[in-house]
Amino acid sequence: MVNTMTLTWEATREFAVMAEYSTYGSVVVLQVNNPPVNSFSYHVRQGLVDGLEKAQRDPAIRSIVIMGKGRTFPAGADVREFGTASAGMMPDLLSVLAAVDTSPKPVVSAIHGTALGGGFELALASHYRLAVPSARVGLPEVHLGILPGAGGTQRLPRVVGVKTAIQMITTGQHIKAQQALSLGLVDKIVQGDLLKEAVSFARSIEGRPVEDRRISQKTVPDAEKVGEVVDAARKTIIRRARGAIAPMTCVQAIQASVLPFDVGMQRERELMAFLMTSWQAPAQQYAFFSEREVRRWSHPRDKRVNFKTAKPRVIKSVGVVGAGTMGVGITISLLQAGLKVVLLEVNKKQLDRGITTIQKTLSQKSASQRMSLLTTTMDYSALSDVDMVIEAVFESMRLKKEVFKKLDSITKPQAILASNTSGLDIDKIAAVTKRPDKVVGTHFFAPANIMRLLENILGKHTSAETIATAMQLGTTIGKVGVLVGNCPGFVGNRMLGPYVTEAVFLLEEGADPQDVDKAIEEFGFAMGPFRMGDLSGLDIGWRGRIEKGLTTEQGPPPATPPLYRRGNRYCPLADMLCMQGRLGQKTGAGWYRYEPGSRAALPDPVVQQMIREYRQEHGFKKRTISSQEIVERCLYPLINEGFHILDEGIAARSMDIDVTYLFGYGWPRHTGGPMYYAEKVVGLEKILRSLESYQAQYPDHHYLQPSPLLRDMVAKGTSLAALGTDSKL
Ligand SMILES: CC/C=C\CC(=O)SCCNC(=O)CCNC(=O)[C@H](O)C(C)(C)COP(=O)(O)OP(=O)(O)OC[C@H]1O[C@@H](n2cnc3c(N)ncnc32)[C@H](O)[C@@H]1OP(=O)(O)O
Repeated sequence: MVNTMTLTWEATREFAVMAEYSTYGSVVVLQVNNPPVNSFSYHVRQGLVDGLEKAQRDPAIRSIVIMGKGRTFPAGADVREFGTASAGMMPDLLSVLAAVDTSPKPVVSAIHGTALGGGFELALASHYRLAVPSARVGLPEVHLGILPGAGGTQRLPRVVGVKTAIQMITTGQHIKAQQALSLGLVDKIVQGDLLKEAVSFARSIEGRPVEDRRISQKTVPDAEKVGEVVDAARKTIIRRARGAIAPMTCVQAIQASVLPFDVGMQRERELMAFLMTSWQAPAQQYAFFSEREVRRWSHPRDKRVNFKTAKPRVIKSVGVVGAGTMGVGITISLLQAGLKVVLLEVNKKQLDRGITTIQKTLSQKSASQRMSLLTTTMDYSALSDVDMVIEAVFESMRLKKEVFKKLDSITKPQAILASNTSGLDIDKIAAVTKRPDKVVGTHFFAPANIMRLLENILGKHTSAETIATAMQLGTTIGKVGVLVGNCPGFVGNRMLGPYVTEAVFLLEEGADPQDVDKAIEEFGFAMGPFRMGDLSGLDIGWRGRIEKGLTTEQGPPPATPPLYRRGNRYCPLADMLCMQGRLGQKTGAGWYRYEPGSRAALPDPVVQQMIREYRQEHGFKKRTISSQEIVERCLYPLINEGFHILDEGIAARSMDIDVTYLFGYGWPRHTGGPMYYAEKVVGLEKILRSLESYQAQYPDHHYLQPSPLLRDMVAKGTSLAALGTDSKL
């Protein structure tokens, strides 16, 4: 513990302010006051220890209540402190919790908001736990690449058993007060004023012995089954973790809870140290903060485009044009957020299908209330009064221009017009309207009601107010909004281009689709490029290539060398599949084959034969390609494109790219995102040298040509953080 004699007055005052001490007769209430989430920074820890000691010294005090001021009970350790000197300063969280556990006077944790991580561990170290009905508790440390290292892996199983503890800790789920009560994690749910109720409860238990209330002194209820439970969990957890080490390490710590408490705590400490010093923990913590940091957006194009100054318009009603998969998903998201929606679809059958899907998807409980917010129509004039329209028609510039012309003439002049395009030029769309300042790209990801990413595209004339409105709408509907500039494919799909292109080149050289997918899935993606292509539909890319003039429905454009388009190397294998009607899962065949009603991708001898013949025809010699080469050849060109994007100012910061990939493309979170991975895990120099070496082998693969920015950064030793604006990271 810190020697209080050495403290300045200022510091002492700060401790007191961060854990306020007040007495209510025989009850002391310690209120943690460290907004926004009352995390356990050093001053909070010290304040709590001081408060507990003071309460022990005062003979008039017979019980202690710990609670949070403002919006929540402590939501855990202060993650920003990790790796800094303050994190190591005593008292650490373990000593705070030991002081609570061993207190001879009963300690009651009174929970509101979210008691998470170290916060919930504090509650578990207390002798009694109360919660308001809206409170949630949980141990989400696994999402930060660590484990509940303040006794959570030892105390939780002593209450709920090893099986439930594994489930809760490895998923990091938050559970509601009522469920916590039924699991025995909370003793009582209190209605009304929490402070009053907690003080009254504390008085009622004064004088009762605390020994049998200490969770640390209990035994694990399903201890004799621990081996069996861990074995059963292992397989699922390893598969779900996709390379992340924290989940299985959490299991190892939980397994030790059947040992005496002190031995288990020692094991927890060792495993925590292992995770804390791994490369994955900082990557996941970076992902956590980046998800929040992208809310502080700005763009180099215009200094008015900045979250600090730009004010959003109020959006109460939204028109959605198109009841296809995207339009329906967007509609569901808007309805779930309580917005009024007018859904327009000119095809009656499609509209009916869309309505059925919306009804089915909205949860039973709120379906009728949500559905009452929905108007459906086949008539554009129904959009005359909405505040914003999101167009979600087929990805064709001609069609989108037609729709925008109509929208411009029908909607009120101040309405914002957004296009859910996945890569078309937003300026060309805006140019057909008389309000280009109110035109913005809002790129949703399928399924739009589930996927968290919203890529918002700033056109040449998009106003700061319009961008602020699109970003605000994203927050309202629970999305992670990222602001990007306008270029073909924007950030996400533009970077996907080199990845998919290089993946197909690997087929020419000897890999099968399943080899590529396996290597990428072992890296941590939920799906490799070929399974993903089959899921999304191969015709989407094919139509895009046809629109760009790279291919035709009948094959290569006339007088085109088979393996080159516009001077660049081109592999037509995907086009060949589409020409055979193999469009992916929806047609039962694509890169793989699918049994009727099944989504399982089965290697298809027909495709293997097609690739073999193609190799023969074009003189490719099959060779064995290692997983490492597959990963590097697919991911390094994707990362390289990220450097081009930064160089051109399409993304303001590398974290905008990382968040795009984490939330829109299934990039494994434990690696932090493509740009973080490149810099902090692999190293920029190594990325550059690998690109150079592959480029020497494949001089006509233009995506392998290193970006000038990457070269420059390696030469100067610049960091990605130094390129960004407004970043705290
Ligand atoms: C020995 C080690 C023992 C234990 C380890 C731990 O306890 S690790 C921490 C475990 N706790 C968590 O993982 C909780 C993380 N936080 C959240 O899940 C959410 O923030 C929360 C608490 C549910 C609140 O969500 P809400 O949407 O209301 O707010 P938001 O997420 O935007 O957060 C507000 C700002 O608070 C910052 N913040 C949140 N949690 C922490 C934290 N644990 N440490 C530091 N900072 C935290 C967050 O970044 C936001 O900051 P801002 O500057 O406003 O972007």
